[in-house]
Amino acid sequence: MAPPEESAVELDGLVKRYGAATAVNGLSFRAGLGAVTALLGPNGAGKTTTIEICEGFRRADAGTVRVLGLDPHRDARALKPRVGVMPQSGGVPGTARAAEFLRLVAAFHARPLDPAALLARLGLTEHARTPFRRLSGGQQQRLSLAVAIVGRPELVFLDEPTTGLDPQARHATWELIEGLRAAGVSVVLTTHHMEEAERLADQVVIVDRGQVVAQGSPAELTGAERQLRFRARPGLGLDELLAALPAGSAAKESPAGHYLVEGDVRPELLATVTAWCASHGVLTEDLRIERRTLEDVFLELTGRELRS
Ligand SMILES: Nc1ncnc2c1ncn2[C@@H]1O[C@H](COP(=O)(O)OP(=O)(O)OP(=O)(O)O)[C@@H](O)[C@H]1O
Repeated sequence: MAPPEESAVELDGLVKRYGAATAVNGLSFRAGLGAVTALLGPNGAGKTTTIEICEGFRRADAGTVRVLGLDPHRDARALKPRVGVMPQSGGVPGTARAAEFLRLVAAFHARPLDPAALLARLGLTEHARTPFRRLSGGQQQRLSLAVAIVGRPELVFLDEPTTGLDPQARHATWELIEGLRAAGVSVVLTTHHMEEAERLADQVVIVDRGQVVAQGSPAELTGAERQLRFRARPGLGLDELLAALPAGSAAKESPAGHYLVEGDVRPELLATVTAWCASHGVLTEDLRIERRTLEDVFLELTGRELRS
């Protein structure tokens, strides 16, 4: 009897080299069943390579991969009807017409979604007869997403599903992914948008230079702490401000004119900062208290910005 499946995907010590370059360097994580797992990292972090290994498109040089408890290479035939794939490059033949191709893919599955309804949901009805290569980049992406999910897979891999989409299409895609999750589908996606990971993911795996630098739910990663941000004229004497703040607080200016105060953000701390500013004739702009973001977490862990 097959062992029970506990994870949608389980990677352990994954390594992939392209010549002398190591794209994936000992990467391990587990994507839960029925959950949305986001691989978040900057360009070149190794996200696509990792997902392509899970999809069975590439072979790892070392490490183990289990997808729905199976081996993506050895068990490729068994996995095919159970797994949907949205590659970064589209994966649809250039001459294929949108609706025709989607119906064709649907016909290979036992219980497909209604292709016309799916096209409508993704705003592609008026392009139903357009060949793939004539669709805009965003339309191609949406069609690829439709192709990935039309067969009602148990697990879908989405490689940068919203990159290049306008805000409306991005929201439609997010809603669709939320719908998949609500239907119990496991989703593994890659993204370099932290808002996307924060909004969609149950579990975020932050990847940098082929390694996992942190993982957890967005709330676990960003913590409960709040921080205070404001803008003011550059070059404020932060040492002096720090001296007025409770022990354990931190204050920095980055970039010039943008200030961040971290610590136990209570009303007293806010009052101290504003009083200090007032006594120095500093008018703060855009003063706000917010939670740390995944962007902050990434910066803290790697010393670099995610957006770069
Ligand atoms: N086929 C290939 N041959 C050689 N090097 C490759 C190949 N594919 C990827 N790489 C390199 O491996 C590293 C990881 O690339 P990968 O595409 O997996 O990263 P990524 O995190 O998905 O980035 P992006 O967000 O830009 O797609 C990069 O340095 C990339 O240049």
